[in-house]
Amino acid sequence: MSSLLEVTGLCKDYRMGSDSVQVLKGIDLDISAGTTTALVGASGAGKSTLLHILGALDRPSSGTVTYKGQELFTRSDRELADFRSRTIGFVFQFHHLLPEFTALENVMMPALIARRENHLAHQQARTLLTEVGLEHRLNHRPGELSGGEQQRVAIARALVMEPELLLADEPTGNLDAKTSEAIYELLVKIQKQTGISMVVVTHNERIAARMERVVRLLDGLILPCTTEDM
Ligand SMILES: Nc1ncnc2c1ncn2[C@@H]1O[C@H](COP(=O)(O)OP(=O)(O)OP(=O)(O)O)[C@@H](O)[C@H]1O
Repeated sequence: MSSLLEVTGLCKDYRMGSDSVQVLKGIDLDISAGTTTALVGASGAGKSTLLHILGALDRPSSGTVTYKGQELFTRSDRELADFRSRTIGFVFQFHHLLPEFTALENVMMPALIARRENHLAHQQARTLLTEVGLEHRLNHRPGELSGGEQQRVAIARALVMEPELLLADEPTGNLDAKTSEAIYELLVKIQKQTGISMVVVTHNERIAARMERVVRLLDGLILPCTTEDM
């Protein structure tokens, strides 16, 4: 399998006044194209920090990240923003949907911002919302949708630019167990259909076990044993 992301010696420090806190302490990680990975670990282990760096939302303090062999963080902020919008879809615990727009409009938004033609964006958003089981909720605003439905809209929105990589940070963190299962079923189905690569941060071991690989973080380091080794 070809390598998608290669992380080498990754460290991240945060400055807190005169102190510096090292959150990632030398991460080496290889993520192959077309695979699903769960990132697990105790609260504060550094999962979100690592996911944000993998998604080029934040820069490391040292170390390198390459995407398809090309170094990411030698690029300017503008180049990174362009890379993100072309390559990566994000799903967060809180969906960040725009409350005044309908489900359809929310999903169309990234495509319209990228200047895709209106009718194409419309068609694509409709198809994706149907795919996530919301064809009967196209014109509902987020406030008129359940938590699980809102997260489905967020997933459809993350996919509208046809990303190669989907990064999800506790995507079901505020949903009940049954709804969480359904959302993960949906993510696994989408992955199988599209071959998209997926990295998901979760606290839920049952859900993590549904991913092909489980990477465990402990206090800023990756534990040597992952499911790949078993
Ligand atoms: N901007 C920041 N400034 C200072 N410290 C930060 C910042 N962001 C995160 N941290 C610290 O870095 C550590 C790791 O945070 P991170 O959010 O990556 O952990 P996590 O494993 O995702 O935790 P959780 O499961 O609780 O979300 C925490 O101790 C946190 O307080």
